[in-house]
Amino acid sequence: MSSRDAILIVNAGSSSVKFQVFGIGTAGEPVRLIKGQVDGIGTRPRLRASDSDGAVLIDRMSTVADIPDVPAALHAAGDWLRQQHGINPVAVGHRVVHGGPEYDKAVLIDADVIARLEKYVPLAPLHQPNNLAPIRTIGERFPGLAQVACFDTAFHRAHDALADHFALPEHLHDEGVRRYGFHGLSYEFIASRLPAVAPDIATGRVIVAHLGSGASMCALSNGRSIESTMGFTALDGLPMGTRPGHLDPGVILYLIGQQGMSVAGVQEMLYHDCGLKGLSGISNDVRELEASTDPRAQFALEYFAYRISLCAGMLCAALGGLDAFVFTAGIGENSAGVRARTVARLKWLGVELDSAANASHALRISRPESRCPVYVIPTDEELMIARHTMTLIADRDVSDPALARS
Ligand SMILES: Nc1ncnc2c1ncn2[C@@H]1O[C@H](COP(=O)(O)OP(=O)(O)O)[C@@H](O)[C@H]1O
Ligand SMILES: CC(=O)OP(=O)(O)O
Ligand SMILES: [Mg+2]
Repeated sequence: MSSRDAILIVNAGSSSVKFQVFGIGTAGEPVRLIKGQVDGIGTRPRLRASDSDGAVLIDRMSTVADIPDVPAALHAAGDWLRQQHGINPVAVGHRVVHGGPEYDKAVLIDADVIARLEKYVPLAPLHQPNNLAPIRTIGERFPGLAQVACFDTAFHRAHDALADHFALPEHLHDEGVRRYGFHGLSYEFIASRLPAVAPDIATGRVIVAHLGSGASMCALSNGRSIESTMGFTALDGLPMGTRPGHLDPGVILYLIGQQGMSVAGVQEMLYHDCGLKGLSGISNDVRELEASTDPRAQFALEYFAYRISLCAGMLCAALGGLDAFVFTAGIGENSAGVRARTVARLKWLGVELDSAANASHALRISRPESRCPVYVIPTDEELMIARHTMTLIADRDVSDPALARS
């Protein structure tokens, strides 16, 4: 493959770096070539990648000394892509979780953008530092290479003032203390899929439940986000693997004021020890909870479904009704059990689950006579990042005659 037209997509998480290489198709659309990840960073680093047919290209364990952190993981993946596949990308697109009030779309990265994104590290401590580290590493190693930041918050930036306010003194809103919403790249991708997979409801009122390591729900009206369960940070809304979701702020005051916990200690607990892990005392992984006969595991799963159903009621109110419900992301796409528990609590919406369709992870898992259809649609945040990156690169090439000639 010519490296002239390859772009690299990086989605750096807390203990893994997911990467994908896309070529450019005949109609200018991204075409996936390689999909890989380095996981177990800090514990048992493992580089894996496959081609577009799923054939394994590499599966290599490393030592923590060789791959101690996220930048080192990216080095390893980049060296492998260059040496084994001759890939020198023309641009790199990154998932960046927090874009604050200023970014309502993807942006070409320069030193000023990095400095601005640094400000949001405290608002996304689990994600933002790992999103920015590869941007800096690549910038230092390949100073001329175009890099694009694609934000989880951008798709929600057009929310009405009613949706993006907390009932706090207004000066805090002016300073950026707002309900942003996250997982926007995933919701934007789902919105882009609806006309193809469910044309009847694509322009309607749709709730999308992105249930992964982080979990949130989004109200889509005519393909646009009007409300999200997440707020200022990715702690709000649904309970998650290790985060609590919706929480009375009085609990934080109690932990600091009465229990003597430090702010850092509370932050550590809220991001790492709560949610399904905290409730069950067993695991944050739905697969382990589903395999367990411990009543605490079953309670955690039922609690998860209960909170999803409560948030569905809230988003229904925001939409003024409901035309469809969509499950997506790791749990939403793979756990028939979580979907069944959730849909059972949405009966009041006129949802009738088709158990066989649900068990086989079919596209439509509600019965034909169900008043409100329910779908399972796989998300693809990386493809969404590739689309934004290609658009920005094409715009840059057009507006820069020197680049257009090169
Ligand atoms: N087959 C499965 N059954 C149930 N849950 C699953 C399955 N596969 C993945 N999951 C859940 O999906 C979660 C990860 O979702 P994912 O969207 O990949 O998260 P992220 O990309 O944010 O790390 C895991 O924590 C696990 O609980
Ligand atoms: C924003 C967020 O929670 O992301 P993730 O689900 O990848 O943790
Ligand atoms: Mg995710």
